Amino acid sequence: MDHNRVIIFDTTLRDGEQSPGASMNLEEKVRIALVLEEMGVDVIEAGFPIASNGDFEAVEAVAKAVRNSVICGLARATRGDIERCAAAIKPAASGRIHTFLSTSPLHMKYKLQMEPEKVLEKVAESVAYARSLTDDVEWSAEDGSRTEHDFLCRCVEAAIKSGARTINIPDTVGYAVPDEYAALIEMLFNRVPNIDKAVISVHCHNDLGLAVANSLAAVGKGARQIECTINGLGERAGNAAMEEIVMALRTRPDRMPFKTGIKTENITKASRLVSTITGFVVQPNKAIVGKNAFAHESGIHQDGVLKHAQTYEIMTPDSVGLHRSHLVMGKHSGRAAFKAKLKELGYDLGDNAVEDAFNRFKDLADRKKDVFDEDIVALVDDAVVRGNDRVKLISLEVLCGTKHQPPSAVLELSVDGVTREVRATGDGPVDATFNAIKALFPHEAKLQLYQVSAVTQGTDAQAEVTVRLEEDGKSVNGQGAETDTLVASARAYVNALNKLLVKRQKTAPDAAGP
Ligand SMILES: CC(=O)SCCNC(=O)CCNC(=O)[C@H](O)C(C)(C)COP(=O)(O)OP(=O)(O)OC[C@H]1O[C@@H](n2cnc3c(N)ncnc32)[C@H](O)[C@@H]1OP(=O)(O)O
Ligand SMILES: CC(C)C(=O)C(=O)O
Ligand SMILES: [Mg+2]
Repeated sequence: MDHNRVIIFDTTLRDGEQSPGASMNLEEKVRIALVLEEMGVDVIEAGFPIASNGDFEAVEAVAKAVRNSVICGLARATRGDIERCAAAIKPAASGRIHTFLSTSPLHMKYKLQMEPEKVLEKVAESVAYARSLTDDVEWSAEDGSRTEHDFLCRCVEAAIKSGARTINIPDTVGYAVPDEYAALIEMLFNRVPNIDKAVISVHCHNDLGLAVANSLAAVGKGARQIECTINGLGERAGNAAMEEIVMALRTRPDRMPFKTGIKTENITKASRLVSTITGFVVQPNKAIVGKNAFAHESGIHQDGVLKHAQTYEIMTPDSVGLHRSHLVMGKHSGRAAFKAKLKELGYDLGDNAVEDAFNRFKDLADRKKDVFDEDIVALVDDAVVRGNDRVKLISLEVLCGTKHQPPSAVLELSVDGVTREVRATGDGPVDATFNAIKALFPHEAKLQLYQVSAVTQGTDAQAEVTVRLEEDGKSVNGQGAETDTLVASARAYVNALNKLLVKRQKTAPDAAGP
């Protein structure tokens, strides 16, 4: 491989999913994995197979669906974890076992309660066992950035000797700063005798906002794999954001002459999909994928951009797949323009789905003056997340305001094809709506999050609602988008309920009823 090629290892489906509340179901993981494959991600870490049957099945399903990226699963340094991981990645065209063990004094003493020599022994043993099950093995020194150098060198040497092809040095708690982290990588290249037999990887967390800077600094010293996530999703403050790493490398080859295989034009689509599925809204000023990343509001900037875009734009919106479209959509648009628009936005839908989306688009255009690209994305994503739902929203009427106290909702739901109606009251219109859903479909799940954001500007903008429900320690996110915030709220709640039913079906097949 080209010496300057950097391997992109995406862990949105594993470390990204460790963000509290970002759990994804099997279908959602497969959808994201296919988009990652399409964008040219080299390695997709699809999950932690020992964690649950659901995680095992999701890794296995991703391994079956994806052909052009390596599919990786995580495993602790135990035979059980490694065997489960090997079984989950078995259907992959190329599979990888990623096994890890903490090496810092703090983690070894308090978390693992193991002496360093025992840890070293386990590193060699676990990597060798993983290698007996597959050729492609990655070993991570958890909390590597806080590990004593001599000990880290011994562990890395032992892991390579036992057959690891990739050695990852995580900054697990986001403690490192760029020059220190770069020096750590350089130190390993200088001191570990067999280092040339492995690819050195970095995995940085963003607790101090330095994950991307640390990753790039390490690449400057010889690391050739970066572990990252879409939108920087991940444990606590998240992981290094893939879109920032890839665009930094693409935009500044003069300072960082390294290449990735990422088709950057797919970045916006991947970011929106991950945001829709997890319910984690991207902050407007987020680099590369925030709503404002390419927006110019102030007069002097607008003047400059109109005269010559590069005055204030260091990347083109097109380069990240953000198109300034020539197709303006409205109530007079027909199917041909709509299909062309869907294609432009990166959707490849079957005829029935296109017809369904077109009808919803026409409905929306009747209610909303300007239909923006973001509206169409929200509308299509909204239809896709509904899939084969058992519970469907048929109608909703809400009475609220100063003259209608307490607010009340009349709601019609279809459950397994049977439609029923109920009236319920609540502290507010949303509460009344959710109470009506609970009356028709009784359940114990607790509402953990209710979040509304506007898809575009204006009072006629579509509301995008996320509802998170929790039951028996498991949480699911539901989404809904509509110009009517209450209808969007009901759709989001019903969507979350449907996901909960799928989850229940998997854990206790006989108990999936209301
Ligand atoms: C830095 C990271 O991101 S690491 C990945 C973190 N991700 C996750 O933890 C998500 C999935 N995790 C899970 O579902 C569960 O924690 C499981 C299934 C892995 C384990 O569950 P449990 O058996 O109940 O163990 P629990 O979570 O309470 O504790 C973890 C155990 O693993 C041990 N452990 C932690 N890391 C490792 C490792 N790399 N190798 C071997 N053992 C390890 C801990 O010392 C602890 O052991 P102990 O129970 O003997 O004290
Ligand atoms: C499991 C490892 C790679 C990890 O996620 C970390 O150390 O942050
Ligand atoms: Mg991590």
